[in-house]
Amino acid sequence: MTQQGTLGVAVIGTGKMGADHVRRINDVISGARVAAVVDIDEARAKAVADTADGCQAFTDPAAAMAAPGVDAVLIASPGPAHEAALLSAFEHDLPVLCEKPLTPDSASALRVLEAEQRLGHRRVQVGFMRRYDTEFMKLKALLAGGELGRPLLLHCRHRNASVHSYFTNEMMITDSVVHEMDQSRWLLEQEIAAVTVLKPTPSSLSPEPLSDPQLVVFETTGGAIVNVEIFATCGFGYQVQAEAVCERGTARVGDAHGMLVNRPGTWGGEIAPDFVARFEEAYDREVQSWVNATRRGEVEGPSTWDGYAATAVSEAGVRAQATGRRTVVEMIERPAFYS
Ligand SMILES: NC(=O)C1=CN([C@@H]2O[C@H](COP(=O)(O)OP(=O)(O)OC[C@H]3O[C@@H](n4cnc5c(N)ncnc54)[C@H](O)[C@@H]3O)[C@@H](O)[C@H]2O)C=CC1
Ligand SMILES: O=C1[C@@H](O)[C@H](O)[C@@H](O)[C@H](O)[C@H]1O
Repeated sequence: MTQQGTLGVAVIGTGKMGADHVRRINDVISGARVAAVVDIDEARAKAVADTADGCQAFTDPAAAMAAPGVDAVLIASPGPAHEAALLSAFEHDLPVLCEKPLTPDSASALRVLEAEQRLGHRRVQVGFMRRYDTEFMKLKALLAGGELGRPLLLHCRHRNASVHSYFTNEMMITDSVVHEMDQSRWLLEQEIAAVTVLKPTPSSLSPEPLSDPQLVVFETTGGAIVNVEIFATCGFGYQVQAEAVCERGTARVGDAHGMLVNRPGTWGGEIAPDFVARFEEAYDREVQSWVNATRRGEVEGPSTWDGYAATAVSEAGVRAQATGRRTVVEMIERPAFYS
C-alpha cells in the first residue's frame, strides 16, 4: 500500500465484469487504485490499462501479482480460470475479491479451500453481490427478524436478456443459478440437500446449445423448497426476483427496480438491460466493503467456504440437469477454520 494507505489492485480479466470493476475502482471507490490489469487478450488488457493512471497491462496473472504496487487482486476472468489465479494469489499472500463462481466444480473448489487453510488465514471474499443489494439485504433482515415465521418456500426468477456466445447448458447452473444457490443458503441459513432440474420444451428462440428456460428445484436441510426459473436468453431484459413464503406472510423483492410510471391506459416500470445496470449499487457496495476490510487487515463477506458450498450444490445441479433425476448434494463438513 502507498503511504496514504491506498490499495493497489490487480484486476484479472478485463471483459464485461472486469472492465466495469476497473471503472468502479477508478471512479467510484475510495481507498483503492487499479495498479495492474491482466488479460490473455493483450490488446484488451492494454486498452483497459489506458483508462487508469499508472496502470500496467499484463497477460500473465502471476507476473501482475509480483509487480510493485500490487497489494490485492480482483479476479474477473471466467470461472475455469479462477483456481489458478486464486492459488497464485495465495502464493503471494494477497487478499482477493474473486467473482463468482469460486470455481465451476467442487474438486477445484475443495483444492482452493484446502490451500487457504494451509495459508493459515482467510484471504478471499467471493463476489456474491446480491448479499450487498439493498432489496436483498432488506429481505434478509425481515426473515432473520422472525416476524413472518419460518420460510417455507422461496420462488425465484432469474432472467437474462442474452448471454455470452460461449455459454453452455451447464453454465446456466454453474454461472447463473449459482447466485440462487448462495442466496438461498444466505437467506434461509440452511444448506441445500438435493437438486432437481426440469426442462420444458425449449423456446424456439433459444440459441444452440442451450435448452432455455429451465426450472431448478432445491430441497434444503431444514425442509424448505426453493424453485428457480433460469431463462438465460429471454430477450426483453434483466430480471432477478425472489419471493419468500413464510408461516405468517410473504415478502418479495425485485419486482420494480427503478421508476414506476402511470400513463393513460398503462402502469409500469423499467426493466434493466443487464446485471451491470441492475446491480450497479450492489457491486459498488461489495467492492467498497472489500477495500475497507482489506485496508483494516480483515476479511469479510462470502467466504471460500460459501464459494465451495455453492459450487458443491451447482455440481449436483449439473448432474441433475444431465440425468433428469433428483440429485443429492455431496459436500464436506464445514471446517472449524470457517466457523
Ligand atoms: N457478480 C455478477 O453478477 C457477475 C459475475 N460475473 C463473473 O465475472 C467473471 C467474468 O465474466 P464476464 O466479464 O462476463 O466474462 P467476459 O468473457 O466478458 O470476460 C472475461 C475476460 O477474461 C479474459 N480471460 C480469460 N481467461 C483468462 C485468464 N486465464 N487470465 C486472464 N484473463 C483471462 C478474457 O479474455 C476476457 O477478456 C466470471 O467469473 C463471471 O461468472 C459476470 C457477470 C456478472
Ligand atoms: O453473474 C452473472 C453472470 O455471470 C451470469 O451469466 C448471469 O446469468 C447472471 O445474471 C449474472 O449476475
